[in-house]
Amino acid sequence: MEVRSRAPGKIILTGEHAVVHGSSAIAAAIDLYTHVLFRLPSLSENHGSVELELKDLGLVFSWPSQRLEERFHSMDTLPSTPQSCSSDHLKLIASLVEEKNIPEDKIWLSSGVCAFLYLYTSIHGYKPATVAVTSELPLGSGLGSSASFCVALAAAFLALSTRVSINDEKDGWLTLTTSDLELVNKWAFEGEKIMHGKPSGIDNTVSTFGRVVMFKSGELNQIQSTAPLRMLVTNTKVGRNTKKLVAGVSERVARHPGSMNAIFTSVDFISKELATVLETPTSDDFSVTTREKMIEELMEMNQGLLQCMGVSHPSIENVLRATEKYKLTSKLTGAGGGGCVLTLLPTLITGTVVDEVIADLESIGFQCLKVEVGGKGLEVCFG
Ligand SMILES: Nc1ncnc2c1ncn2[C@@H]1O[C@H](COP(=O)(O)OP(=O)(O)OP(=O)(O)O)[C@@H](O)[C@H]1O
Ligand SMILES: C[C@@](O)(CCO)CC(=O)[O-]
Ligand SMILES: [Mg+2]
Repeated sequence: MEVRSRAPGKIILTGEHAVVHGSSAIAAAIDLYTHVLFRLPSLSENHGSVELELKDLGLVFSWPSQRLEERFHSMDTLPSTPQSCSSDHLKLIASLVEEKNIPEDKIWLSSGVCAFLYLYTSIHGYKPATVAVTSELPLGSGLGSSASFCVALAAAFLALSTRVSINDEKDGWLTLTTSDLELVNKWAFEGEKIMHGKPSGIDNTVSTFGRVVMFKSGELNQIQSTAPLRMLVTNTKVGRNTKKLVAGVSERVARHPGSMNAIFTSVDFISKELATVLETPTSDDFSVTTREKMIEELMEMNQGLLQCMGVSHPSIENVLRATEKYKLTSKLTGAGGGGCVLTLLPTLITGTVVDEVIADLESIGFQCLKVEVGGKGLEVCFG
């Protein structure tokens, strides 16, 4: 039996980091995906191992099912509902990953491989399987690669372990029912916890459900944007680690609780105001240009507060300066510290100017991505 899944990456329009501390955030799916192909071998094909192939990196990890059974035998039976990985369980998983001697220059992969092993063994136990992963997303860059990785894995595993209900179908790709999406999202969140430490859940939620969402303390509200949002994504290509950046903000809260909580309150208002702007229909009294100027102002305010949180970076500032020359507004997206930056492309900007901006940014070593914002979420395809 086999199944394919694909889960989108995301951009955070406002509210990253503050959302970990209870503020609202607005995020949107983008049309860059993590793809998973999951196969349970027939008896004749049985190779007796659990295999993970990271195709983009040319790496294959394999664990004999018998070895997994030996190491996990003390663990309870398969959980019937999503459970957090206990510290003892994570130590067991980490030891199985350490055995693979991931090359030093790819050691950042270990958290993803741990999340894979946790999700697979929690949903399918130790039975032999082949899992192949490819991604259109830059990893570790603020576009939700870890979340889309966990969502696509959880969906594929659940699709072949229980009867999932289908809500819609297009070109062979199936959208799951809301209750099944919620189950996938809960499992993916457990995978994110292994990689992020203290995730808010916004990344896996928007990867699962897609579209544009407002997220606050686990609560999801779809935002019905009244006009398309065009964003240029610039990858500074400065590697960073979301878990460390999230921890760094928490440490700053411990040092400056009053001022940091005031910042989080401001971000909460910014996200709520952005939601209102996005959902307000354009009219004679509220033109597209007025709407876009308000979005830009909220982005600029959020960027300033992210600098106060200590998660900007000189490379991000360089993108801000480069796009300011064209009177465009930018802000970091995701955990910051490098990674990706959003630039709003107003409706009236010409393709020629956009090409000039891209050429300017790429001339200083950045990579630009044109993405569709607010598209579909997780989908699966059988056979
Ligand atoms: N396709 C993939 N294959 C293997 N591991 C992956 C894949 N995508 C993500 N990961 C794991 O997720 C980690 C990157 O997660 P991280 O949260 O730091 O960045 P991000 O999710 O891209 O950015 P952000 O969380 O700010 O949106 C990688 O180091 C790797 O361990
Ligand atoms: C930085 C953060 O707010 C978003 C990362 O994409 C972390 C989280 O919410 O889990
Ligand atoms: Mg992540």
